[in-house]
Amino acid sequence: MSTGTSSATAGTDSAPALDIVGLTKTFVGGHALRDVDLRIGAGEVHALLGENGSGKSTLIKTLSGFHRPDPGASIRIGGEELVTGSAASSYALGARFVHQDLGLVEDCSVSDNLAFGPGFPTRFGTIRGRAARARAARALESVGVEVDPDRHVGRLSPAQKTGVAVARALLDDESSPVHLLVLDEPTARLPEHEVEALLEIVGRVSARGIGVLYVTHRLDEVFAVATAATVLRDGVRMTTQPVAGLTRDSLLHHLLGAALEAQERPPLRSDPASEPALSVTGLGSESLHGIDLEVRPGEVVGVAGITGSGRDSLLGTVFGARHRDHGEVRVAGRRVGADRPDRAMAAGVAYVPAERKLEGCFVDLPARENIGFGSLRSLWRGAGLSRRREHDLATGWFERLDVRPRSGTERAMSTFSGGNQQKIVYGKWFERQPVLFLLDEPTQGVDVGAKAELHRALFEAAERGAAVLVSSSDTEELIAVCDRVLVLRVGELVEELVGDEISAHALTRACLGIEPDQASDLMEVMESEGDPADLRHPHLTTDPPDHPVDDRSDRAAVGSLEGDLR
Ligand SMILES: Nc1ncnc2c1ncn2[C@@H]1O[C@H](COP(=O)(O)OP(=O)(O)OP(=O)(O)O)[C@@H](O)[C@H]1O
Repeated sequence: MSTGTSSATAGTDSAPALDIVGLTKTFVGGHALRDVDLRIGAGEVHALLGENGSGKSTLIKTLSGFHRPDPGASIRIGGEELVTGSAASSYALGARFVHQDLGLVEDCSVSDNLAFGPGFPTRFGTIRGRAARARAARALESVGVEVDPDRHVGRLSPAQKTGVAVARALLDDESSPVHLLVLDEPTARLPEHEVEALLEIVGRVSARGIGVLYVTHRLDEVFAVATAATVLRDGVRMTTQPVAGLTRDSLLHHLLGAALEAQERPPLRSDPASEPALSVTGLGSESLHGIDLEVRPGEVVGVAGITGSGRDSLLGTVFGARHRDHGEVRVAGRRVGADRPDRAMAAGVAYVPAERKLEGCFVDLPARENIGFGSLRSLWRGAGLSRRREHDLATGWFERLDVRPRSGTERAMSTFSGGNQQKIVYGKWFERQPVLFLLDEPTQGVDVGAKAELHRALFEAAERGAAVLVSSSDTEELIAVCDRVLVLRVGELVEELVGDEISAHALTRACLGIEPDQASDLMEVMESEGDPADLRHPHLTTDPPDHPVDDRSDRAAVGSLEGDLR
């Protein structure tokens, strides 16, 4: 189905960077894309949005030659017809991709990373290091990334790493022109204060006449960087519009078929006199130094910190998935030894890691088994597992968390979209009714509607008395869900923000180590740009949209989402 303008780009003489007509892709089990048209002009930044499972990755993978679409589609890149299913054709026509997993070798220098693809310049069989560095420096400069080519990639900030990946993607632009750059959720792993640097890089790329397909779940970025936006829902293109004609509400309506409005965090249920569900004293590791913290039943406590602060290792270390050198961890008063995730689980801890595919699930096994793994004891009947019970359990969580497709409990995890995988991982842990949730980047890659559902499930768990420790690079998320936020810098816990003190200003100031009395400049800049706290946690309403919308999609799915959220 096609609605809205057929192209948001007009008046350009050059061939469009991308011109897709009638793209359909069917997997066993249904359509991932249905008759999608998409046109991106040279130099246009085009945002692609859609709920989890709406078909964004399938579209990208079709462009890269990984998937062969159903017969009848036409895909032109830079005016030339793509040989579908051929990665070589995609590359030759000038399509380049930067995926969420950037594919950089962290232990090697920037310059080496930029040479791995095209090869190192050599003379008489010897690598010319200086020439490699000079080439790397030019490539970095062309996208506005200021890093030393000799620096190890592992020491770069997330935005710098993404910049290096973009520079690598465009490396041979001079010899073989690049027409299209596809960025798949480039800011999903970036802390708030690094997003702007990445958006500047995108601006530079488009200024070179390269069309950019920018996939994101973050609505603010659409307005900051894109000139046009396309929304997919259940594999169908709902609309393509110039961004200038969109509002946040209208975009949400296209995405979900209903408006979103602010939802307050339920009042804190924890009793300050209760025994802590989690008590950590003197925790030390390679990246953490003398961490003391407590989380009480019913509390949602956040952890904030920039790259290198230790934020991304704290929860794994508490759980025992990462090594700790010293310190004590107690769960509901019970000591949990170092490197013993099994003991932590037995004590009632649930851990959702940031690296979902590597650490959070078994990608080749069915969703049913992935959910069942968390509760093997209760599923055991006689001499074996009760498959029927496992099926009922999985079906229950699929309904509760609106995992799509609903009938997919037997499908391998790898066939679910990223957001739906995350929901399945949550289902596994929720079933255990933990006393303590440790959540690393809990809604990374999750769409706005699903995010609201997961947050709501968390609030319910907290109301039932669970303690929650959330580590997130998403400031908006910390503001929306936390009663307190602990701020880490260089491995130490340096500040605590409580209740109304939690704001984007305060979090940025504390994470960067700016003293409150020196923060006026920062405040001025942020006030002029708006505070993400204004975008509090959304939930659905049935308010009519503020504009006419072509909305022939699956209303039943939205209806059930509304039901869940009321
Ligand atoms: N290899 C596969 N086999 C079967 N179904 C698949 C496969 N890959 C994707 N799908 C299905 O196609 C649909 C679209 O998935 P896709 O990954 O493209 O969504 P998405 O919009 O990228 O989601 P997310 O935002 O969560 O990454 C989903 O229903 C998904 O389960």
